[in-house]
Amino acid sequence: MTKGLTVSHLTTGYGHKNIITDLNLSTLPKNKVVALLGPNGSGKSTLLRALAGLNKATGKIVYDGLDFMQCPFVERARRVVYLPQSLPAGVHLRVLESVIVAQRASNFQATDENAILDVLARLGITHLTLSYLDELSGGQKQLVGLAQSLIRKPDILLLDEPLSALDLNYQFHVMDMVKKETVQRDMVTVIVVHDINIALRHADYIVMLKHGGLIAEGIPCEVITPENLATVYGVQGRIEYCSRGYPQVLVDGLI
Ligand SMILES: Nc1ncnc2c1ncn2[C@@H]1O[C@H](COP(=O)(O)OP(=O)(O)OP(=O)(O)O)[C@@H](O)[C@H]1O
Repeated sequence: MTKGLTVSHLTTGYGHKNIITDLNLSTLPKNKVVALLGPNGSGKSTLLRALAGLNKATGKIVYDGLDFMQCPFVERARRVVYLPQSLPAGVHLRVLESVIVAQRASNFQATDENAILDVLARLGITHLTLSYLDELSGGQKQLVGLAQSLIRKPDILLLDEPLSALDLNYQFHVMDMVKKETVQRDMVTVIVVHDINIALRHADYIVMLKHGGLIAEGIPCEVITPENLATVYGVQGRIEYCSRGYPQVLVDGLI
């Protein structure tokens, strides 16, 4: 039995329009953070939504021998959490209430306030516990969305641009936390990011898409190459190592 999430011959889209056709990925491993990269409109959100069962799809999505295409939606929803790019607007709930709702919705768990306060503390947002969702900044909402996702204790965590509104400190903090949670909970985590250097620094594995097709997958230094940057983003980039030994992408310009 494969240890992780396997995607084969996946076709998905909207209405009659296919965005992704016959996509095959190697097994996305447990305990690892997978960064999903690609230009705007390349199908990253569409892929995450298909993995979560929110878009119609054909093909096979198998997790530890369980075929998601065949299993009841409730079972799949219990195992897979998808955090969209933004939370629904106009929800007048306190942060604590919204995380309680997420916790109770998952597996019909009883409210465990200590676990909720713990996740808020680990995300550094204890001070927002009693704030209203619709009065938060964009970055604060993203952190609450993460709290709602983590409290559900999924097997597969799908995060769609969770860093886009976060400051530098929180970007690092969240990536460190997501990595720790991924290992501790033995999860498969797939995270969409646009910042190549974040992916290079924090991801264990990278999947790179363009026009709904797979360009490359593998460990970061094998996927983030000048050739792939040129193919996927149309930029002239190079990988340099900083004085502390971390690889970084420098972009010299457009091709
Ligand atoms: N609800 C929808 N109905 C029809 N087409 C859609 C819908 N959502 C997305 N698309 C189309 O699917 C394609 C892929 O969009 P998707 O949102 O998956 O891209 P993405 O890689 O996540 O982009 P971004 O980085 O800009 O968020 C785009 O051409 C987009 O126009």
